[in-house]
Amino acid sequence: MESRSQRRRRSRQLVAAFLHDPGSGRVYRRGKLIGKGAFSRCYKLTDMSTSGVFALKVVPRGGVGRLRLRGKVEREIALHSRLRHRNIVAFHGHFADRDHVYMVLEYCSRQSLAHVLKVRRTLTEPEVRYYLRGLVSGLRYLHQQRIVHRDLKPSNFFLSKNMEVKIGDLGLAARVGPAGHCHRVLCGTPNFQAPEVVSRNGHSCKSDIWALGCIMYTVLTGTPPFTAAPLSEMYQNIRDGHYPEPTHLSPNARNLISRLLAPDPAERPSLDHLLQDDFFTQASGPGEEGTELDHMESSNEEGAPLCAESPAHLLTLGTLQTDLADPKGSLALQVEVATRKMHLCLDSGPVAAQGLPGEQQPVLWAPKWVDYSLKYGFGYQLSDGGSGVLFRDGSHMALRPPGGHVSYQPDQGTLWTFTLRDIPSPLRAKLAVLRLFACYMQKRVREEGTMSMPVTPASPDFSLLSFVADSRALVMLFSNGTVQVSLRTSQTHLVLSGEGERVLLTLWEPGGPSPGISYSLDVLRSHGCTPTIQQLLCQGLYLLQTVK
Ligand SMILES: Nc1ncnc2c1ncn2[C@@H]1O[C@H](COP(=O)(O)OP(=O)(O)OP(=O)(O)O)[C@@H](O)[C@H]1O
Repeated sequence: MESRSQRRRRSRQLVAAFLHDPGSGRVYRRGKLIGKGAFSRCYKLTDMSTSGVFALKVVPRGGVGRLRLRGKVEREIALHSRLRHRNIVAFHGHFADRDHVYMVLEYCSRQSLAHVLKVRRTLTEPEVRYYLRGLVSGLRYLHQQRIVHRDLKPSNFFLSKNMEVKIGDLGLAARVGPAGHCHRVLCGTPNFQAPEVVSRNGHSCKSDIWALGCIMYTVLTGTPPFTAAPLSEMYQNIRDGHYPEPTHLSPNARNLISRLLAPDPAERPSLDHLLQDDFFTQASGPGEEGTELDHMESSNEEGAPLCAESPAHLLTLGTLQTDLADPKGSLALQVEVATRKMHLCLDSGPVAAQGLPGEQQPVLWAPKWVDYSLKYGFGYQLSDGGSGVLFRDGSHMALRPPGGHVSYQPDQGTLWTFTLRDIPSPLRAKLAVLRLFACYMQKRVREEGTMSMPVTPASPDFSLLSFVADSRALVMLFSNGTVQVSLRTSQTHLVLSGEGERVLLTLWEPGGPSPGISYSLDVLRSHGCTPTIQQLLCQGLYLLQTVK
């Protein structure tokens, strides 16, 4: 018979590098450890036959309290494995060996909303609308299955690579009984427990809605509505629905929070009515209908991708840096200006019900790029026929049409121009890289028949100031204030040009007109943004936040 210490040792054993699911016959390769929970560890996982990537949640079978834990895991598997919804982390399978129980889950490469909050502290109202729409959609499905989650919190809201929010961790989820309640246990994160839970009257679907109110308050203000110590005082505040009024939020946000945090569960809005609240109808995010990005991954736009997977990667003019450490003040300013511009569009109106009235306009942008940022730099081809490279050492070199002058900027304050013939010899290696990139990109443009409207050529001092990218998307910040968000894996680009009220948003998407369609801020205000536009803006904001 195995002793307790032997069992404990065994339960702490490393998870094997290769795992075999006897039920499905699949063999998986275990990847890096993503994180640890109170009872579990989570790894990246690759299916050896399909190369599909998953998250593997591993729960030890041994150890103290193993019977209770086994019951909990069994319940989690029984509930989670039957669920299928785009806003719920997908459950792909489960198996066990002598030491562990394994759950194969959808891999959410952007981690969770808690990770976003750690960097940002608070989110803006348009972003919150975006996330809440996905959460409401997932939660509505869960409640339709008569399941209450009971542990809704930012760390259980996972983010896929294209920023879709997915409810996960159903370890505390339970089925509701015929009366709409489940067992009268006190569980979940204390700050987010509803009055009826604190009073031991049991969880119902409305208790999850209370938690949504706590989450909305937390992500908008940076602190939960109920935090007081001692716990008894906090529980009293919860029962009374007594929390500090977030006066700096918009009246619509405050009003929705107070509806969600109604002490009487019957007074809280149902999920069906929630999205009709003024907070959502005044200006809203892409929500459940934002499917476009999911279906665009097959048409590869990338020239020669060498950029590493997440975390985000940064090159910026005039600073010798290739990572996120110590971004300089000018970068912070560029990021702030770009962020403001993106928010101006994102918060411009309700979600567009139909196509927007746009027009084709000449826009200076980068239809092609070559990402060799880990080796040489980042090259781009402009719609005026020019091209440039932002080098790893923070310098920038551009070839200007039609005469082929070369502009060189060792930093942001200095500009040298040369003809091709009299380029100084120390710069010849950089020129060779630039010409190589330019040739490659022009060939691709010709092959693909990419069209651009004739546009006024860029000025000699025009440059790419910064480029921020991860495995999914990239943001380019140009010296004339233009911001471009492009997806790596499809021909989808969004460009914001112009300033203030004259901001022009231009969108290129697969199947759309090849010169792109431009929309003024007035059009966005009167018709709203399409889900694709909103999703690209959120993706761009997400990347920019990583360099703040
Ligand atoms: N499907 C997933 N995709 C990507 N990362 C995940 C996924 N599921 C969990 N993680 C990450 O793995 C880590 C551990 O998650 P896990 O669910 O095991 O515990 P937890 O939720 O953090 O803690 P606890 O179980 O105590 O509530 C977390 O950092 C989480 O963000």
